[in-house]
Amino acid sequence: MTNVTIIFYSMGGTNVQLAKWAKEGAEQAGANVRLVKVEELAPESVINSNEGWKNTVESIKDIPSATSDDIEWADAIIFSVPTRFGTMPSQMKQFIDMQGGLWANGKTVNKVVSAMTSAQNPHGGQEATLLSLYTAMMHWGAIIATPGYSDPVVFGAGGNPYGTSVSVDQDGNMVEDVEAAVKYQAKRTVTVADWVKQGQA
Ligand SMILES: Cc1cc2nc3c(=O)[nH]c(=O)nc-3n(C[C@H](O)[C@H](O)[C@H](O)COP(=O)(O)O)c2cc1C
Repeated sequence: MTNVTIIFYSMGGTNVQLAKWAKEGAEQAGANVRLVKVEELAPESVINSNEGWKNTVESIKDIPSATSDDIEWADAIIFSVPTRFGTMPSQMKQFIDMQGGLWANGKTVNKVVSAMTSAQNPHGGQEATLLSLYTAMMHWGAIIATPGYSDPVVFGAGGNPYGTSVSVDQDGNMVEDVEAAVKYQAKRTVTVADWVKQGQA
């Protein structure tokens, strides 16, 4: 079976939901899935100053924190992060930066990777955020599997070929209906990872 790690960061819950949909999609495609979060770096006082952020932390307390083993174990990795000024959040960057040991031992090479994101605005930096993740992945020697326009479901979710993205309203609710696109992206990632595994075998 193909091993998939779904790794997310979220303060408001949007990327928790995207990650959970991706888990469903990957499992439907027959993968073994680990759903993990990256560690919070913001001070507790900041998190506690916002009810929504506090609720998110509480709601994901039982989801394990990502470790290097989750990367080494995976044939495919799906990332989900909010846009932070047009780039990935420092929490995810910190996790990626902690994988230097794996990278130095060639353990990040040939991982099939794909990414999703959310932002407040429909043009708030989604593509740039995904590119920031994919730039790091090129250094890992990973194989980037984007949805492109490989299925009509992508158009229905706003048409982002870099990876599924969604905007959120003032209350933090998703504006576009992206569930089917997320599940499609996860299935496609598993399919590409299957091909790579079979090719290597
Ligand atoms: C520090 C910070 C920077 C942000 N930068 C942007 C931005 O550049 N563009 C944008 O549209 N939204 C921006 N947002 C809004 C978040 O991207 C949005 O709330 C997020 O996608 C929600 O994801 P989450 O619920 O998983 O935390 C920013 C939010 C924060 C806290």
